[in-house]
Parts: sequence; structure tokens; C-alpha cells
Amino acid sequence: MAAIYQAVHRRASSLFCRLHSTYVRKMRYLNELKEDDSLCRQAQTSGTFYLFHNLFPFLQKVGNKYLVPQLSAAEMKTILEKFKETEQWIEKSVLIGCSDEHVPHFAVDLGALEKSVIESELKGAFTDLQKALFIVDEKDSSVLASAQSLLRWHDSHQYCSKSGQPTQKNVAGSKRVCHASGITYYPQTSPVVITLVSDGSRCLLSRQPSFPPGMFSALSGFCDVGENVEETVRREVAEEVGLEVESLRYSASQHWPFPSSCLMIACHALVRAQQTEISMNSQELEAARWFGLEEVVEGLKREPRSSKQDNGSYLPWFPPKQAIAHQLICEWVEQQTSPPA
Ligand SMILES: NC(=O)C1=CN([C@@H]2O[C@H](COP(=O)(O)OP(=O)(O)OC[C@H]3O[C@@H](n4cnc5c(N)ncnc54)[C@H](OP(=O)(O)O)[C@@H]3O)[C@@H](O)[C@H]2O)C=CC1
Ligand SMILES: [Mg+2]
Repeated sequence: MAAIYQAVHRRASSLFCRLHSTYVRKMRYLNELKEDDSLCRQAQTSGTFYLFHNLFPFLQKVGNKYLVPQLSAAEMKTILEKFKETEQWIEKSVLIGCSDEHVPHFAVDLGALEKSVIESELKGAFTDLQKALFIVDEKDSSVLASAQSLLRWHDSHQYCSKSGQPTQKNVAGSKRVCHASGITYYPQTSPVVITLVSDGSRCLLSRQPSFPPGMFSALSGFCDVGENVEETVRREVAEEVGLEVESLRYSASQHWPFPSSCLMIACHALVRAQQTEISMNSQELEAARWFGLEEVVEGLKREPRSSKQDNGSYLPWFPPKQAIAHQLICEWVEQQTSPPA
């Protein structure tokens, strides 16, 4: 009977492999790990681990490159044996993805352990994500951003907001449950619109007081409850610079981990060429003005370091390529310079 079952299972699996792409199989496997605690616990023994310490990811510098090491379960054990309560740390890990070959990847925050011991053992450093995102490879930066957001969410959702009792994470970390109230909590992300406003020949860029000196970016704002993307774009543009959006076009989206998990929804918006007088909301912005094509092209070439002038003022520069604001600005330049279809 068992042999028949195994043969049927093997045929079904091979049919599944032939029918589905690597991507589909990977997504189905990840979903199984989220749903099945014992499968996920087993996966932890063959998975790899990204390390964090109080939400700072662990990086290693090799030559002039910054790498994000993944530790095997055995390497994790060796490190954790230097401390007490080894098992407890594996329990705290959260699933963040898997390879095409179904090797699961986890992230774990070792914040309560002595940082310097881990750093010297593994020859690297826990680095602020605000810096790490811009020095590692693009693929690694998106893994670090989502891993940190998930770890941050678990850290700040230890208790049920209705019963005040502790919540418990499932093994994958895709949810937390309060057994007293019966409420299941899922990781949250806040939708934010980021809008590059144009009047047809110029684009509008602004500065928040918290930006580094000289940096200008597109307008941004959190979606209010009940709003759709179009309504948020129109409201934010009206609130921040006093202009009315005539039309808008969706461009792309990006997960952004600051200040906590945001889903950035990037749009281009057009205002009437006759109604372009800016009335800046100085509670939110420090500067807002129109930029011509030439100034934008120059700003894109400028490095933050080279933007400071002798008189102490700064020439404008724009967010780096990792930020979706950069993509919006590049698309606008392309649109201005390409001949009409
Ligand atoms: N990747 C990219 O290219 C860019 C990303 N961003 C990101 O977009 C996000 C939002 O942009 P920003 O212009 O500051 O937004 P807003 O213009 O909406 O202003 C931010 C203020 O809104 C309030 N607020 C409302 N809802 C939330 C929420 N869910 N979480 C936190 N604060 C909220 C807070 O004010 P209070 O606490 O006083 O009530 C906060 O200080 C930022 O986190 C920023 O990192 C911005 C620009 C470029
Ligand atoms: Mg804003």
C-alpha cells in the first residue's frame, strides 16, 4: 500500500514539476512553509540565516565590496553555542524567501546577545540599514529591507492590542496570534504615494527638513484610510504645494523600510501650465520649486559630496538609484528628451 502511495506521490510531484515553472513551485513552497509549522521547523534545519542586531544587518567587507553573509544552520549553532539558550534564537527567526532549489532563507535578530562577540567571530559588522542599503548589491538590499521590516513588525507586535496578552508568532513569522482574544495579526505595510509633478516642461521637486543638505525629491505622503491612490496624489499635492492635479499616470512601486514598512506607489502627475504658482506648506516642507530639464540633468550627475559650494550653500542633487524617486526623475527626463510618438 505504502509503495503504491509513494509511486502515486512521485508521479504527482513529477507532473507538478513539469506543469509549473520554477517561480510557481518556489511560491507554492514558500506558502506551504507559512501554513505548516512542522514543515517550517524542519526547513530551519536546512535553511540559511541572515543576521541582524537591533535591526542592523550583518555585513562583511571583502575588498571594496560589502557582502551580506548567510549562515547555515550548523554555523548558527556554532555561534549560538557561545551564548546560552541556543534553541530560543532559532525560534525567533522569520522566513524571508528561498532559493530556486528550495533552500529556505530566514532572518534573525540577535539583539540581546553581545554584538562584539558575533562581529569578531564572523569578521564583519552590524551596520545601520540607512547605510547598508546603499552599499550592498541591489538584490541584497531588497532582501535586507524586507527582512528588517518583518523583524521590526514582530518586535513591535509582541502584545495583543485588545487583550494586552502576549501574542505568539507562527514558525515562519508570517503572522502572530493572541490565544486570549483569538485575534490573528498579519505584518503591516503602509501605502505611500510618491508623485513627480510636471507642468509639461518643468518638474516640481521639494525638500523636507530631515533630508540631507542639497537633496530634493518628489512629493510624498501616506494614504489616508478610505482613499484610493488617485485621491491621495491629489490631496498630497494640494496639501504640500497648493496645486491641483489635472491628470496622473502610475509608474511603478517599491517596498521601502523607513521609518517602518511602506509600499511606495510612484506616479507622474500633470498640472495645468497656467496654474503653476506654488504655495508651499512650510510645516511639512523646507523648499519646493520648479526645475527645468537642464538643471535636473545636472542634478542627476551630482554626487552628494560634490554639491557643497565654497559659500556653504548646496547645489541640488537627487535621491540615489535605490529610491523610487530616482526612477521617477529619470523617466521624466527621458520623456522630455524623447521625440513625441
Ligand atoms: N523611496 C523613496 O524614493 C522615497 C520614500 N519616502 C518615504 O515615504 C514616507 C512618507 O513620506 P512623507 O512625505 O514623510 O509622508 P507625509 O507627507 O504623509 O508626512 C509624514 C507625516 O505623516 C504622518 N503620518 C500619517 N500616516 C502615517 C503612517 N502610517 N506612518 C508614519 N507617519 C504617518 C506623520 O505625522 P505625525 O506623526 O506628526 O502625525 C508623519 O510625520 C517616508 O517614510 C519616506 O521614507 C519619501 C520620499 C522618497
Ligand atoms: Mg510628504
